[in-house]
Amino acid sequence: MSAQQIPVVVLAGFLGSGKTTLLNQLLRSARGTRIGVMVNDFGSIEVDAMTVAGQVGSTVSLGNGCLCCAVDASELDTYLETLTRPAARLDVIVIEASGLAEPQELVRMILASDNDRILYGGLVQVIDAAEFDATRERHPETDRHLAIADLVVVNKADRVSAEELRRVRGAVTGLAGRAAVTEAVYGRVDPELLFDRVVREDDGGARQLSFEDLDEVYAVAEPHAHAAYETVSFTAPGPLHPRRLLEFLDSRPQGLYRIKGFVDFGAADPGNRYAIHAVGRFLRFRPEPWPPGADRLTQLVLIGSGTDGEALLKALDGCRVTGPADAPDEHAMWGVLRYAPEGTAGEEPPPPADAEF
Ligand SMILES: Nc1nc2c(ncn2[C@@H]2O[C@H](COP(=O)(O)OP(=O)(O)OP(=O)(O)O)[C@@H](O)[C@H]2O)c(=O)[nH]1
Repeated sequence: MSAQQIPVVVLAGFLGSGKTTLLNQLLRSARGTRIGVMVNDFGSIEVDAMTVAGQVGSTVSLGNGCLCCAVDASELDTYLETLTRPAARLDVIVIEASGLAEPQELVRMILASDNDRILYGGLVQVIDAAEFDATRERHPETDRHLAIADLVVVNKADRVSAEELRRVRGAVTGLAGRAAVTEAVYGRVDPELLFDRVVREDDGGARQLSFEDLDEVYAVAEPHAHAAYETVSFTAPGPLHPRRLLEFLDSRPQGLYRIKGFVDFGAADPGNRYAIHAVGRFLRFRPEPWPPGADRLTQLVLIGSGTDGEALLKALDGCRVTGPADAPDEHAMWGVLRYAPEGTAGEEPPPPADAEF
């Protein structure tokens, strides 16, 4: 094999398990290693791309929808072609699969690629330790995904007790077969685990997934996971009222599994936009300075099952600040700051009532 071949690592995991967090962590900690990133997002706003932007030299977004459906092999090759140009001088390429993508389909595409500058670098499966049982129950295909992984990251170790972590890790290890299993908090894993292919001591060397592995797994494939999910995107040119947004979030329907994006709270905090992440009952805001020249927009992606998209958009529309008389006062941010562990400058917010950190 040519020394120039660039490993292509697939980063998969269910919605909200922590793929983007791990990727950002990787980009921050991989000093000297040039990482090319492909992100795709299950929604029309590329929130993940926005999150990653600025931290990596070559970010190529695959655009709308789930990668394994939206991109066929020839398109994937086009993107890989761009990233593997010698001028890019990349050492590794990481593809973050959509939380609802079938990872084996993506792996199959990489293995089938006729780009001779790449080498399949392994499948990393991220698991949310606190949601493991619930995810398996809702999505039995999780077991298949673990079975073809090269490395499983049991993430969010901080959200479960030591005993529960041992139990989940044991269950994952049983399902993951020969894959390496590691634990992580906020995706902090040794980048070496991803950049070098995982070599297991017990099988005499590195394992590369073959088409036979994939066919075996695919023969029992259930209907595509994202068939049951709907996505709606909300964009507002003006600020949202923090109290009304909190009311919306507090009463969000159970089927609304994931919310992510950025919120503009206008005069309530003119210097910052607020990244929002909700997974199931979990909610978190992270204030960050507006990038210079950025449009003051609120952009959200909502992913749910059995939810009424129109009603959600209408409810969010009702959160918009209607005019100067409706402008939020400084205390209006307290509710939001309860879910922002690091808080912002200013008054200390009340302690979290039910935040799960
Ligand atoms: N408590 C805790 N929260 C975490 C950890 N890792 C990630 N999170 C949070 O979990 C939420 C989802 O993380 P993401 O990295 O966006 O997850 P993702 O898998 O990329 O999500 P999708 O893009 O929807 O597939 C965010 O609020 C993260 O801050 C962790 O180890 N512990």
